Amino acid sequence: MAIPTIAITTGEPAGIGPDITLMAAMREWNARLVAIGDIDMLRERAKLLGLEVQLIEFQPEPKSEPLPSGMLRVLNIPLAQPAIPGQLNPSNAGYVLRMLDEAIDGCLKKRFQAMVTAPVQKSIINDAGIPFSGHTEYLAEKTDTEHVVMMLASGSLRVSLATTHLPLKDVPAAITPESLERTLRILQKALVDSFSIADPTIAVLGLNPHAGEGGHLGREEIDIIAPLIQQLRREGFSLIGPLPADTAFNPENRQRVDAFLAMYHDQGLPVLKFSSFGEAVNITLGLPITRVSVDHGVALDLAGTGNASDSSLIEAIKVGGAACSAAHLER
Ligand SMILES: NC(=O)C1=CN([C@@H]2O[C@H](COP(=O)(O)OP(=O)(O)OC[C@H]3O[C@@H](n4cnc5c(N)ncnc54)[C@H](O)[C@@H]3O)[C@@H](O)[C@H]2O)C=CC1
Ligand SMILES: NCC(=O)COP(=O)(O)O
Repeated sequence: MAIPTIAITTGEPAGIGPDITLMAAMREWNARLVAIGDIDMLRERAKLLGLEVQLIEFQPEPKSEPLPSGMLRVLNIPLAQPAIPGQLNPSNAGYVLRMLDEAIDGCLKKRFQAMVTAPVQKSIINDAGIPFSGHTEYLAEKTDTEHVVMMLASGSLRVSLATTHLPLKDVPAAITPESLERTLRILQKALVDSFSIADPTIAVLGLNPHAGEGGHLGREEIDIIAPLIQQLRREGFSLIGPLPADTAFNPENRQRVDAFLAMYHDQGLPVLKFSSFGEAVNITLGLPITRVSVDHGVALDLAGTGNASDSSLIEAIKVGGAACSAAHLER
């Protein structure tokens, strides 16, 4: 397998994305890491953190070797305004999206074999007048992908979402048979192809308390979720559910289930973050490119302090690299 080139978008410049990217550069990698961001801002941040990282402007050089620890290639994108750690500035929203566009373009053109994303502050991009729900939705749109699935994974616990960044009041209407079916097909394929699980068991959670309590606490389980489970079981999918969400993650299920499908963001992710915050990664399934991300947000309170952990980013880079090897094996 050729050594992969992995782009790392450094995310919200007032957050910890630049910090953890620089910290990751202090390690040896069997990959060419290319940080995307403002090289002067990264130099300043490295100085603030006391990290001796030599930053080198990225030139596309397919045969180059990975750099030793303490050196990092940077695809330079200038900030609109200087970044102050901990202080959001809507003027830099366009900068944040340009980094993503560069990484997506590089992946589509195969200059990069994977993109790893440091966190962005979704609200400040919207405050700048640019509608933005999250990387997941942005990547789907920019790669013309109709349907993608967010999965957070840590060790053997994998939690996927049927809906992503939606106000809670909009969730029930978004759970349609069509959308749920697409989600389950993408999830099943990813577990087989990318996680090498021959016959994965997927636990599908209900939407309502007690999975609807036989229709007395909501009908989505009876009208939508259960019939789809039956239909896909007939095709050979190993599905269990709809499970009441409060007990779905009990030890017995965690043993036998390869992935849980939660109906909405805060039904599934608190469980995963409670069990393994800092060790998990966020993978976008169904894209034509490989995208892996950290399991945390911008942590404005920690930017520039040296107290942020780079553990999830390290894991994301490893998973991104491994995905490149798996894709290579499939060819
Ligand atoms: N992939 C992404 O771009 C993500 C972006 N976000 C965005 O981040 C912003 C802030 O979200 P919050 O809910 O406050 O979550 P957060 O993850 O930024 O912070 C929650 C708590 O965890 C701590 N924390 C986070 N990352 C850490 C790290 N690497 N090391 C040590 N401690 C860490 C923070 O200091 C804070 O106390 C929001 O705008 C949200 O949209 C949130 C999750 C993912
Ligand atoms: N809580 C996970 C999250 O919000 C990440 O979203 P995305 O920016 O990766 O789409």
